[in-house]
Amino acid sequence: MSEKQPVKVAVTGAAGQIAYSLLFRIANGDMLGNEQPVHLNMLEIPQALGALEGVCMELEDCAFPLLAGMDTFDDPARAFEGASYVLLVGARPRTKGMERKDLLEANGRIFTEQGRALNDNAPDDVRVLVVGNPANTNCLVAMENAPDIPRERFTAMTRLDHNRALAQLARKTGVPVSRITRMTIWGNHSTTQYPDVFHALVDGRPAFDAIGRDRNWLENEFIPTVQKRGAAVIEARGASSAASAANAAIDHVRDWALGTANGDWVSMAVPSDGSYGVDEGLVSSFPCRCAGGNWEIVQGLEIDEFSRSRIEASVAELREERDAVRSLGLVPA
Ligand SMILES: NC(=O)C1=CN([C@@H]2O[C@H](COP(=O)(O)OP(=O)(O)OC[C@H]3O[C@@H](n4cnc5c(N)ncnc54)[C@H](O)[C@@H]3O)[C@@H](O)[C@H]2O)C=CC1
Ligand SMILES: O=C([O-])CC(=O)C(=O)O
Repeated sequence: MSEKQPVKVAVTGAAGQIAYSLLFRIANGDMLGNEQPVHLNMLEIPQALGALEGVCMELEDCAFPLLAGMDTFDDPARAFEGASYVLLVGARPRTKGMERKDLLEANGRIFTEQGRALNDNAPDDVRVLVVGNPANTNCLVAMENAPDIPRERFTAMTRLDHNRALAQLARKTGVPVSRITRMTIWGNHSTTQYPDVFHALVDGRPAFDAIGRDRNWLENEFIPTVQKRGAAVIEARGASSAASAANAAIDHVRDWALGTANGDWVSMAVPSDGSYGVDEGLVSSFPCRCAGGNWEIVQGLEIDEFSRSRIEASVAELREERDAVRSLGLVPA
């Protein structure tokens, strides 16, 4: 066992399918490093606490050296006490034929309550990742209901889209994902998202050259494949992505906590400061670099007409979602 003090990590939706992969990865040290003990605070609705007991038994049976302790809760206020990292996963997933924003009302209410609970109970060093859909706007709801927590502590997950884009580009170019850098997802975690290869590098050279400047592939295969990958998995599996979503959550928090390497960047949905013309306060995906536990939007990228219109379309959807949660009374007007 390491000498370090355990860090508390709260995970909501702890008996759900994403958590069934996520909790084990966290306990294994994949998220905060293999010298950092963790204590898991797991939140569920009362009806799922029985199933959660089973998950706890399995966590125990793994005998993870870094798992210093675990507790289960059905009260967010108690679950968030002392938690340095809070992963808000618990929410209804969409099923076949739905768009993620169809979940806005049902899931948005969860994030009002959890935002308030974070505001009143989370420690000063809390960092929040929202995974539950629609992730960007749920994050906005939580953030707006937690006025005492600095806004930059709220992020939402577009890392799965980022990883999907890396995988598609690797498949097209025949170059391993490890040699592809500077991928960017802009906007919403939805079908309007814009996976942007124009700044990406494949083996150090521009990705657009590496794909043979094949605009047809880019516009008619790559972009739609990444945008619709979530639906494709639901169609094939009968349930939404779980292990890959958990993996992306691990990647997101690991890079935020421990830093991005070698000048590379990652995609994170973060509250906009107006960069790249994205309305201030919307939680939108940007290229981000992380160091010292903080993220920063990569500045100065050239955005051509094509990219600009794609980003604008996704931001327009985020605006609509923000207006919808405002009119539902989930965030202050
Ligand atoms: N941002 C992203 O890239 C992705 C997001 N997702 C989203 O993540 C969410 C969770 O997905 P799954 O784990 O597959 O769903 P799931 O239905 O298997 O699990 C969700 C769990 O959340 C619990 N839950 C519901 N309300 C809660 C509350 N108020 N507090 C605590 N727990 C609560 C449920 O009891 C359930 O056990 C869904 O909204 C899904 O759409 C899924 C994949 C990727
Ligand atoms: O598509 C869904 O509903 C689940 C999800 O967010 C994803 O897989 O990207």
